[in-house]
Amino acid sequence: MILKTLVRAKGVSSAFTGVEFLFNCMNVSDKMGPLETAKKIAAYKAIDEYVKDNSVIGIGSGSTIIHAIHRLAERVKEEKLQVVCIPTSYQARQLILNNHLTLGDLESFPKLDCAIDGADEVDAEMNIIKGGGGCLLQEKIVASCAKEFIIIADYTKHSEKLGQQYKQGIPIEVVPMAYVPIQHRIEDNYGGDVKIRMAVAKAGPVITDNGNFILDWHFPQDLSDWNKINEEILLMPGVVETGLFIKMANKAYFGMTDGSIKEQP
Ligand SMILES: O=C[C@H](O)[C@H](O)[C@H](O)COP(=O)(O)O
Repeated sequence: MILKTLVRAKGVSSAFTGVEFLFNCMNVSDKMGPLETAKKIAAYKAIDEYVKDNSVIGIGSGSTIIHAIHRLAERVKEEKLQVVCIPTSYQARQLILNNHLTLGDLESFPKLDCAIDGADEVDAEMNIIKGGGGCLLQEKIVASCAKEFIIIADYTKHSEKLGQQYKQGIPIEVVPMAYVPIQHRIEDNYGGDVKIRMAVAKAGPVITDNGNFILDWHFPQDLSDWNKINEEILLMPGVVETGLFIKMANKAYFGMTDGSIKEQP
């Protein structure tokens, strides 16, 4: 349907031309576009640097982690590595299973060697926003169990100050019955605008992997004491977890447009 509309809009006559047009619009051709390439090189670097034989690895969620899983599967097969993967979402679980990797859980493997995950934004002080895809709670639990927490991201995720790059707000996972009081409390205490995240292919709000709602807090740009703000929000009854990952990551790899990888710190 979208394709037909596009074809009509462009006044072209074949669906094939429409496909080409659609791919050009999305900057995705038969080759990988610069954004996807940037994700891939960051993901490959993290897997190559941090995954060792006989290790337990946390597998994050999102689009960048897909590249990491592909590289991990490649290495496990070629080097015959023994690696147990702990998922941070249903998506991660499916990726692990679909790529024939060994699935574990925190009951059997409470101590991880490393967790690798994407990010929505990373500032100069390693304050991180996560949860753009709604997966923050299990991601934070898994990261907290890992000796090292490694972020993989493309060049659009790097900023000096939170909010410079990522415009969707800070995701906050909440118990459904409490979402309106929490919305008011955050707006009253800090300002900004707190919106409940609505589903796209379902009527009503997004329901997380844990059966909760997600609030997206569009915060005022003058806020900066993220450690304190995070702790205060976590104390609000009904808040399950925030998408603020404050100084949890040991390393962030950003794939850049020129094919290089920026490391932080
Ligand atoms: O909820 C989603 C996760 O926190 C992702 O890791 C984050 O949104 C980054 O995802 P992506 O790799 O697609 O940019």
